[in-house]
Amino acid sequence: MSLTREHLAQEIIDAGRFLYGRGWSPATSSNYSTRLSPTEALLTVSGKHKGQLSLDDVLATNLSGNSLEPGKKPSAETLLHTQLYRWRPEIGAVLHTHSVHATVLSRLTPEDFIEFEDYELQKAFSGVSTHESRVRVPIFDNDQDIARLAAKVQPWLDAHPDCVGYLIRGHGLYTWGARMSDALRQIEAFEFLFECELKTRSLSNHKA
Ligand SMILES: CSC[C@@H](O)[C@@H](O)C(=O)COP(=O)(O)O
Ligand SMILES: [Zn+2]
Repeated sequence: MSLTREHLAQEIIDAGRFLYGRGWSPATSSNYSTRLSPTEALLTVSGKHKGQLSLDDVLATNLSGNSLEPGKKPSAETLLHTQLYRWRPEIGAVLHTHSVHATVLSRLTPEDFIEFEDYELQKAFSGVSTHESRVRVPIFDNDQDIARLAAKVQPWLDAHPDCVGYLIRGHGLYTWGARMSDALRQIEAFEFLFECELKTRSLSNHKA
């Protein structure tokens, strides 16, 4: 049975309260979405405080990123959501956050990816069943031209069908899942791993 628009909107509102509460979606940053139908997404409107969303603060778009609700302003980053729904039909929710750890780690990393290895928590990512695995997270340079950024993300996605998320440098994280609960679990796992990575680097620098 497919979930109603109101139920899906409430999932977005609840996600915003949780993510704002954890400090991962400060001020009006971040955007969230769920799949509304095989050809439509339900996304946060632009510029709202994500800890204070109401049922009216979401709008439907098609998977080309066009608003289906003229009076509302779609998220500036709509295309980064809809490309994921087009990419994989099993994706049901996409979350974008702006945490301190994601921002700092992406700025400190000169390479265009970070890789997690030997962390038990990697198993929180869909498709990962052992710490003896490598989770590679690409880092794309930030760009205010979201269509251009989406065009850089797409070849990575196509070449890495098991990708679980990506960073935008100095900006934030995108991750996704079959359901909102899966996307939220992945955000938590990423945040844990980002913090571990930053602490490890900081302690290694002190030792050197
Ligand atoms: C508060 S600046 C953050 C924005 O520029 C953007 O990156 C963001 O995440 C939120 O944009 P929005 O248009 O509200 O979806
Ligand atoms: Zn953003």
